Amino acid sequence: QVTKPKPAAPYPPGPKPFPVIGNIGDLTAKELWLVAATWAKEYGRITYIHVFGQGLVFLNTPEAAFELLDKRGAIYSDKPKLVMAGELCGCENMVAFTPYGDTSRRQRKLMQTALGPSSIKTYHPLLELETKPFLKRLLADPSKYQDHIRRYAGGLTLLVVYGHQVESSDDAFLKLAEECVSLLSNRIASGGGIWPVDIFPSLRHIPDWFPGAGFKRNAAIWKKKMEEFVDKPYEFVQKEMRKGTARPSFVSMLLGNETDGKDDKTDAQMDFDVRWTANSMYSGRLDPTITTISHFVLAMVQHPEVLKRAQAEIDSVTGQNRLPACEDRERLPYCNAIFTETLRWGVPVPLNLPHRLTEDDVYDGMFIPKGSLVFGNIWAILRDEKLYPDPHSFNPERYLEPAADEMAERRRDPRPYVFGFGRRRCPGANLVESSAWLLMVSMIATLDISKAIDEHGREIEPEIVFENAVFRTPNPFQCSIRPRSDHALKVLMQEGA
Ligand code: HEM
Repeated sequence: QVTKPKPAAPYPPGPKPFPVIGNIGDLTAKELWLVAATWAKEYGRITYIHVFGQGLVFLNTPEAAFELLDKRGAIYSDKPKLVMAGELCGCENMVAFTPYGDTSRRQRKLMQTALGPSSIKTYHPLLELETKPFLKRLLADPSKYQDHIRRYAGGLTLLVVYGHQVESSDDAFLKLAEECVSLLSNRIASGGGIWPVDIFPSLRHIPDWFPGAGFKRNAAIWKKKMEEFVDKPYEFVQKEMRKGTARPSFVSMLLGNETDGKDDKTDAQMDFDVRWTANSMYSGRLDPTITTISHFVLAMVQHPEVLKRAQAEIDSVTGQNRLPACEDRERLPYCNAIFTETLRWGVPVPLNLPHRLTEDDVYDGMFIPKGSLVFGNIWAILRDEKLYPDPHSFNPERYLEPAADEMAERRRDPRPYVFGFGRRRCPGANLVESSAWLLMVSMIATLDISKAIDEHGREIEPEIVFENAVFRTPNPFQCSIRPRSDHALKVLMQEGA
């Protein structure tokens, strides 16, 4: 969309664009957050660039992000209309793609029901139950640690959302879901999800057989898969409910509660909302969870002293006779600091997900045109040395030292930034607090995580490569994951499941 500059107020600063094509040369598919951080240093709280007239805005400080994405949320909460991902690949009703309006509000309300603090407490026993099989699978084949995290998060989500118990890695729903999440993040949304057809929507009309129309042929195949991903597990719950054998789950609870005595229109709307919201909980969960736990593993590999201190803290609470549980949290301040620092240091979604501005706006004397895509620069905020001295170091101690005052204490907590902003803020934040935390402390309690050793007995430095454009997921790196001791292994094996 081409927007005309308003002469009254200047655009926010940014690298100089070329005529027509704008800043296309400044964009990179890999680690764009590093480039955006250099802009933040050069231009301050806000950066503006454009590509073929499409404005892209980066908000580089907490103040700018809160002021626009939160306080002015009424006009900063829409989503870009992505022709490829949305219309052609059939993802347009996933929560992260839904335009701001009645549907997105209804979807988020449903998520709030499933993922609000009081619901999360009811999942605690389930989380504790699923942790043990995860640790056993991890120890059986540690080199595939990312696959095990994927399987853990996927299996748990199928259970909580659809009441489907995954018995093995060959489970049909699990495989379908993994295939689709991988399609979504590695193909459909690779390169930030922007395809030529998103910039030139008329390309959607070129015939499928036309040279260069490969994207349309792919989209048709991917759309079919995505539809199966949305429909099959949902229809499974409906069938189980008709038979009276459905396990309690997000879907069965909502369908059971809400459809009684309503008219057909309400039922159809509920059916649509629950179907897509359930699917979004799966799609939204996987990548950031894998990313967060991978950064935790990396931090432990690089900081053996942190792991040792955390193990001692857990031992003092559990007496080494059991695995840690959710209710131990208050007695584990050092482990809590590791968790907080992992969220900050890992920055799983470094440039947030884009919000679309629906009205022209002026911020601090700068003009931001309607239709701009607005990115919260989470990376720049969490690497700001004024907020976090020595920001590139993994240092849990930073949260244990008293802050100058209450305001400073609040400002150094990464949570208000790491999960995004305003009316599109991550609905899974409460779940992460329980499930990722429990996974980390259980790993600390039972495992030694360190550098891998080569055939000459030398330590191998992990090689860290980022390829995903949206999530800061390190590619699997070499490391050693072993039982911490025979005793720890015995406790794990004794604990049933
Ligand atoms: C450490 C783990 C996680 C991190 C760091 C994270 C981060 C984020 C961020 C930055 C956004 C964009 C927010 C915005 O646009 O302002 C987001 C959106 C979203 N997240 Fe998460 N997330 C995590 C885990 C989860 C989990 C466990 C779920 C589901 C159970 C989930 C579901 C979603 C959904 C559905 C959206 C789209 C919300 C919308 O557009 O309205 N996320 N997340």
